Amino acid sequence: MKLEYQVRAFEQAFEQYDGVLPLHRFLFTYFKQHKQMGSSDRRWTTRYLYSYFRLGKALKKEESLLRLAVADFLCNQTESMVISHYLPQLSDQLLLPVQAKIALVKDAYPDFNLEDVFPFTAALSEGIVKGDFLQSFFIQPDLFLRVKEDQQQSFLDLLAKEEVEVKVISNKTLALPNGSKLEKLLPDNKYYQVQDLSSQRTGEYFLPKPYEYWWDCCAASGGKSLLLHDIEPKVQLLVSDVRENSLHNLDERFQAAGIRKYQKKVLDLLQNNEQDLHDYAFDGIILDAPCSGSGTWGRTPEMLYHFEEHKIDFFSGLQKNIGTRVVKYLKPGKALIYITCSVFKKENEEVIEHLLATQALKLESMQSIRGYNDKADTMFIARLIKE
Ligand SMILES: C[S@@+](CC[C@H](N)C(=O)[O-])C[C@H]1O[C@@H](n2cnc3c(N)ncnc32)[C@H](O)[C@@H]1O
Repeated sequence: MKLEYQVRAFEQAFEQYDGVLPLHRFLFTYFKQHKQMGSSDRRWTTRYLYSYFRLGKALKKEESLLRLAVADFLCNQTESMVISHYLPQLSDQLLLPVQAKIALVKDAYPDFNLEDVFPFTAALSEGIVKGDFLQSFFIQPDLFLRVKEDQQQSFLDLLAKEEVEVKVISNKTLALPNGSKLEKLLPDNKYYQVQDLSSQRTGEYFLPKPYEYWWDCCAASGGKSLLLHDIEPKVQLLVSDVRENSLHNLDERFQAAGIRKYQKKVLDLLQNNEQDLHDYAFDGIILDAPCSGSGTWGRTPEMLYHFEEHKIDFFSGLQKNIGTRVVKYLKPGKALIYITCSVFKKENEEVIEHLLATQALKLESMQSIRGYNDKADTMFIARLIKE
């Protein structure tokens, strides 16, 4: 395939993408509508788009195809026509570590500034190391599985047979290359869940006891509930979300995991839910809040390009509002677990400050769960106790 053809295919897809849908969903529909594109065309268009977005707003003054070449060089260890054409002097340096590649790009283009990749560093939460975090955008995150301990060996055997490069993170966690086709590799999903490493680590803060009654109030398709249940199978559970559809997915995942006893409600936590909840009192509430998702943009780099800063305030307001409304359903002495997959202080520490100032809560602990050095997401968690 000629360079001009690859470039045109990239440009056409780029022009049509407005950042509203996640890029992978847009591409799924786009390729369906452009049936003339063969598998190689689709692969290159996908690679170029993801590389391009990983550059965020860096080198904004340069021609877009040069920017694409720089991005593709930083993100990949294999050759491409764009790199060979626009950056022939760097095309034998593809195997260098990202840090060294960044230094080469800076030498060639002194205007290159890593902070332009993610132009919101002033808004970061405590403890996030700027340089490491920014650099991580050029490395594709892994696909993490949480597996039943006694099944791990059989999974490893299956993956070895298919020659999948798998890393054992712990006796419960495996890391696979992103894009691994799990439906084909591990079709029986009863004994594992796809769950990011940092998301798995949030479970260390839950500390449930047998027969306690917990509420996962933004449950979506149940990632945190499944984790909670894995930690303490005797926990009683209410799951809720404003989106009924995602609770259907939850039902399917619970069924696959063999969980049958749980309560479920569709609730909008921005409304008064007294009618549904008036006699409820929980031993634990997990509030995995709607957020900017900025700790997961290594997986959705299109956000580096399309995110609008004013949305941080929108999410912060939503989180404070929801947090304030759920506390009344917590028993005294029990824990509210506040989680986001955001790296922004306004969605993290600032929400906790607000809750401490307005509710009868005390802070037990809070921290960012930094995943950027482990090819994982970065999350935030706080454990608050009702007084
Ligand atoms: C970060 S996701 C939850 C992810 C889930 N806990 C997991 O582990 O997979 C946040 C969820 O909050 C829900 N949400 C957003 N606004 C809400 C509202 N006003 N009331 C209730 N849930 C809401 C969204 O539908 C979304 O499913």
